[in-house]
Amino acid sequence: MAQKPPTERGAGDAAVQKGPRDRSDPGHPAGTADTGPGAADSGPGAAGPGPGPGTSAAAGFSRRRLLGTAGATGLVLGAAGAGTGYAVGEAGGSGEPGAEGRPLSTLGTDMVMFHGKHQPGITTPMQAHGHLLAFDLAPGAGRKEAAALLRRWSGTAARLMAGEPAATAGGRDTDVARDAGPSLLTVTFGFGHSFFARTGLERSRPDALDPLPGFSADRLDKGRSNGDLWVQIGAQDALVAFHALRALQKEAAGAARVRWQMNGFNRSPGATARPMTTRNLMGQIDGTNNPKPSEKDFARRVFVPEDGAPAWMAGGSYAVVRRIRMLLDDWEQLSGGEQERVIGRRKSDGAPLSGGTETTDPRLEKTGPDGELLVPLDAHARITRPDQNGGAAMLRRPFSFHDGIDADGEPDAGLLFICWQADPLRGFVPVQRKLDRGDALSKFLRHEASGLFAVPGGAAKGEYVGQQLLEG
Ligand SMILES: C=CC1=C(C)c2cc3[nH]c(cc4nc(cc5[nH]c(cc1n2)c(C)c5CCC(=O)O)C(CCC(=O)O)=C4C)c(C)c3C=C
Ligand SMILES: [Fe+2]
Repeated sequence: MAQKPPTERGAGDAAVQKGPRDRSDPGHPAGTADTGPGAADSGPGAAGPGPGPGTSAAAGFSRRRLLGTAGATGLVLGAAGAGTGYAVGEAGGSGEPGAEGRPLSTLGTDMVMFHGKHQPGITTPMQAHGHLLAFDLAPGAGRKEAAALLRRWSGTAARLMAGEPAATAGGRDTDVARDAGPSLLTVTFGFGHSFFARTGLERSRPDALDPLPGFSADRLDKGRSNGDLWVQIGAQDALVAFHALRALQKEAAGAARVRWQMNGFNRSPGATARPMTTRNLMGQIDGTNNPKPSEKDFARRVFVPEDGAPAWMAGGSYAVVRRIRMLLDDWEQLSGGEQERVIGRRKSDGAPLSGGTETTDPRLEKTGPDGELLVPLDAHARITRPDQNGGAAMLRRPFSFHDGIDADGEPDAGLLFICWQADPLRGFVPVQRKLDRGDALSKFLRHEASGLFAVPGGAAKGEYVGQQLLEG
């Protein structure tokens, strides 16, 4: 069996563990794994060929090997077993001879379970492709229609994440993801503030969904902000991500309409020679000091506890979504040293300016020969630290975006900043307030859209996301 190369480091992801373990045991059905907030990880490759073209998903993915450690959202699996493999034959452009039957790449076989204690797409390693969509319920649609929609969506998400076709009653799969494996597809569902009035569920609305305060960096477009329902799709393959998007969008027909859509990306797995934290479009290593699932307060920071309120949010999390435009033409005018002082970390390797390596804790009080602080007082990485914000912390799991050139000829590019926390008032809000008061990075950013969504815990097998809210 081919050795699986190590993965990129993702949000909440430490490193890939490559000790394959057989998971074909029917005593461990998908969806019942409650593995705690361990690192969910997968790699750009997998241990064997996935299902070949036309191979039924049921056959192709019936024998699996666990490639990563168990994740909070379920297990990241790589398929191993039958099938002719996909993308077989001559290797195109890689310079490597493609042996008949040997997959060029095996990242397609990586899979996350839909069912579990938490929804997928929170601690799952960051994927290369993402779509964010907000929907508003259609005129006349209420709680009953919303419940039916969430049931349909959950069923489809579970099938697609397992590498199965989207075919629903009377519907036909589009074939867009045909030939591909699940490719670490995740689908995550959330509820916005407005959902509760639309469905007569005001009394179940969490206080944590109260609208975010305004910030001085805000230039918010209301049409691209908030929404009744939120869907996050991530996958290592663009076609797999699009396929899921289309299927879910079509299933919403009659019940909900797209309010806004944003598309993002991250580095492709395997692009770097060794596992690395990803970079953003400013060229910085971004994600270093994310809370790690191995840390004892990780679950407390990211997830609503089992006895938390409201009860339907147990095991859930709150997602703050911000479309943050980067003023790249201005940023790129700065020298390398100036850029580094804005963040307080080196661009080359992400190490703090006080020395060490990427993972060295910054020495905030350390000064240089000129007596100046090495990590400036307004450096982004200093200001955002939990110990500078009364312990406020969040799990950042963003996608970059690039939507072309705007009317001024400037790149419409930046970060789809997504952060996860048990309570936005102890995560995003205090940190953004602090950034507002004097962050060196802020003058290169513009917050153009904003959303806050309650993301319930994962659905048990046979249930759908949000069932406790909608039927409780
Ligand atoms: C309100 C929360 C935050 C916003 C908005 C935000 C925007 C933003 N950040 C970067 C780049 C980096 N951020 C880094 C660290 C960092 N940022 C936040 C919060 C927000 N960032 C936190 C909580 C942290 C971690 C602080 C810590 O615990 O030490 C870094 C340094 C490397 C890292 O730790 O990830 C970079 C780089 C951009 C480009 C951006 C908006 C576009
Ligand atoms: Fe940041």
